[in-house]
Amino acid sequence: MLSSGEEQKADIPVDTTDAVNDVKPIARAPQFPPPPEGVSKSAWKKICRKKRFEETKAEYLQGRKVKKARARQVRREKLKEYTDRGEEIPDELKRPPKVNLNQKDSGITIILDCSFDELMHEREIVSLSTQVVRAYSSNKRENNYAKIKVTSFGKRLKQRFDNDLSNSNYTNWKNFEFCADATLPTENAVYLTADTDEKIDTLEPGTTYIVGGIVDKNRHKNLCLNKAKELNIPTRRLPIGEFINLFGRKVLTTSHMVQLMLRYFDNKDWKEAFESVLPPRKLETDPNNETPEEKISP
Ligand SMILES: C[S@@+](CC[C@H](N)C(=O)[O-])C[C@H]1O[C@@H](n2cnc3c(N)ncnc32)[C@H](O)[C@@H]1O
Repeated sequence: MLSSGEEQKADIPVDTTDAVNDVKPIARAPQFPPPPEGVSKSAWKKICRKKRFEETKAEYLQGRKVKKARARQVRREKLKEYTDRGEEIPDELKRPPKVNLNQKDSGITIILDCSFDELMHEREIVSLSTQVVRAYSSNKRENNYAKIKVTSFGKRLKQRFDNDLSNSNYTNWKNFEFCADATLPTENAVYLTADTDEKIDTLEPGTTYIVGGIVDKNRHKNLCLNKAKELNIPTRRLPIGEFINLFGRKVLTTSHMVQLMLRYFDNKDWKEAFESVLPPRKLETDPNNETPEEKISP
């Protein structure tokens, strides 16, 4: 099982805006010096980034710790205000139980394709590991669970789990399998990607949904689309624009993808799933209460 620290990390985030406003942002890093002779630009960038990460790691971790402590404090204070007034705690402040004993099997399998290790910066590997922990946490908490498999599990992601997250006991997680094998199924499988025009309408039990296990700030557009095409795996995007308006790009994180798919099985309702899983700052509220499709139709 996860340690209480890791469980905390996997918790559904509360609105911490007020709490973090006064945390000093880390200054923008200066440009890298020119590469020494014989070292390619990209290899040099990698070396510099790694060095910079090591140099700022302690500061970054400390900043994160402070932010989290403040967020916890703000939440405690908000809860206290409600209890002091004798009012019921609103849903958005409640944390769902860590384990849902009434779960049903959704019947789907989710693969997190983690074969993109070398395309990520050190911090992105850390972020991906946190997302894997979140995916596990969602899979324990949601009303419906899936069989989740992390493929191509190796290199820095595995090191991160073996070294920094060793107390998560990840090898024993229920309904969660880690394997070094890179093979992806081609039968009854769909590779989900924001880069295709074809949308997915329903999630079907018996199908394997593949999600890219990568944090790339969209540096590698079409990465998963091209991989799926090469492997002859059909691709689909989530029907985001059909149900909600999103601020910014329609590319979601790996952990949100998992949570959305599980939440979809509550009522097989995408709109409800999007609205309940995606952070409010991503959702554009529509004053006319029309769906985006109604808005653009003549
Ligand atoms: C942070 S994104 C990675 C983006 C990456 N550049 C790519 O080529 O997919 C993580 C993964 O979530 C899934 N994903 C994100 N947004 C999606 C969307 N709107 N529809 C379907 N899948 C999506 C994809 O599987 C994607 O690989």
